[in-house]
Amino acid sequence: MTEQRGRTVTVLGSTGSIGCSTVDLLYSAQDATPGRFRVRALVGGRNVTLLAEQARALNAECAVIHDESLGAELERLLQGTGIACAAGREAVIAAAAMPADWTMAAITGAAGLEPVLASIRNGGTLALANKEALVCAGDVMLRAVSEAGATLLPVDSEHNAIFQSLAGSPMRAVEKIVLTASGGPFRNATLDAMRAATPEVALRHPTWSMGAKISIDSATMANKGLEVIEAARLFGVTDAEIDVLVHPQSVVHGLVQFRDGSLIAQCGVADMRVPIANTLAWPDRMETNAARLDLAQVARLDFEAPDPMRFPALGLARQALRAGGAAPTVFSAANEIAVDAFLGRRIGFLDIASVIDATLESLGNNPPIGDLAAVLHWDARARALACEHVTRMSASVGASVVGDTLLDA
Ligand SMILES: NC(=O)C1=CN([C@@H]2O[C@H](COP(=O)(O)OP(=O)(O)OC[C@H]3O[C@@H](n4cnc5c(N)ncnc54)[C@H](OP(=O)(O)O)[C@@H]3O)[C@@H](O)[C@H]2O)C=CC1
Ligand SMILES: CC(=O)[C@@H](O)[C@H](O)COP(=O)(O)O
Ligand SMILES: [Mn+2]
Repeated sequence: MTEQRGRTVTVLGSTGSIGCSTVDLLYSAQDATPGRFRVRALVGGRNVTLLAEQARALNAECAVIHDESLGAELERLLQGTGIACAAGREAVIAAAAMPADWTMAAITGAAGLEPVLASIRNGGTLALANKEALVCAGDVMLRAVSEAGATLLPVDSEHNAIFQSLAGSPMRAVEKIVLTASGGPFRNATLDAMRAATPEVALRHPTWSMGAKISIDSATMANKGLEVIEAARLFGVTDAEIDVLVHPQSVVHGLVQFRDGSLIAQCGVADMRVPIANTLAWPDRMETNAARLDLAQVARLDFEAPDPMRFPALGLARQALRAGGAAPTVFSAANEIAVDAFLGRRIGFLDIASVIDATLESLGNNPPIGDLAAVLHWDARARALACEHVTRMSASVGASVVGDTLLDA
């Protein structure tokens, strides 16, 4: 415990769902063990009021807002506090580059990649929620971790569960790992209901409260696809060694099947403060206010195989993982464009997977990805291609498919 006193921490994406859970843990630690953590930088996207409030409450050294037009407002809100303020993309990367013992990476999408790489170069601990960064940059990011001697800890609930279940066992003892999936809001929906689904319905996750992008990813199961690729990269396993099991109660978060026949699982309530706390205190443990799991109340746990017909995004991610090269980068970038188009009612729900599929198809020869420049190039190329597919699909389906009627799936 003593070596963790005064650990410096930075939160990238502090105003989001994961960011707020992280800040909540820091508030609790501030009350229980003052001085255990010192906040170096807090980074937000647009929510300048919340960012300023967090920075004041945690007495952060600096607060950075991505949206440059909000820089003056941030200065005004933090006037007289002594907290340094900055705004814009370069300032976000500079904040991530400030040395910190522990950094939470919780910016959504590939936008988080360069801040993540800047943080890794400091050689501290990176708690990774931003799975898209690892999916799109793969080996480039892992090489940066090893060159900097940084520590990469998984925050994503399934991967953190597997990390906890491994408990330091060697990977040669592992037969396979199992990611659980809630099945999302359309677990029992018909294809017709899914075709007509509005953003409002798709955003209604049955068990977790999360940001918009990951909530739609859960509904299409592209989230589980991203997580299969994330798991392959984090644990050095192949597609064939990763199972996905639909588990609607979201009580068992991940499992490891060992070669001796033992199946070890990590369980808990659906509260991201638990895996975040695991990475914040690691290798120690810390208190959280999360509810305790009452198994008698849960009473039963169900498991079933995912349906590849209604959730093709999972299969597309597996194909991209097997293909390697730029395919995972393209999968993730196309998905970001498609989710954005669905939330903007330009395409229907089922078109999300179609946009990913068409973008992967139009990639042609699958080029290798050797450095950050190649990642950024193929990310941009995939976005441009995906936008063309969105335009084509929105012209052919018309607005009626994504109308305003709320359907109960
Ligand atoms: N939510 C969850 O339970 C889980 C999330 N994850 C992953 O964690 C990541 C974050 O998810 P979640 O917290 O739900 O998402 P949110 O949308 O709730 O939060 C995203 C955060 O990133 C900030 N942000 C957005 N764009 C930028 C940018 N360009 N530069 C700097 N900051 C930016 C937002 O700022 P602002 O709001 O101020 O605009 C916000 O603080 C995702 O990669 C997701 O897949 C993984 C497992 C579980
Ligand atoms: C909390 C978390 O880790 C999310 O990734 C969650 O797993 C999403 O739910 P799904 O299982 O429905 O994708
Ligand atoms: Mn997850």
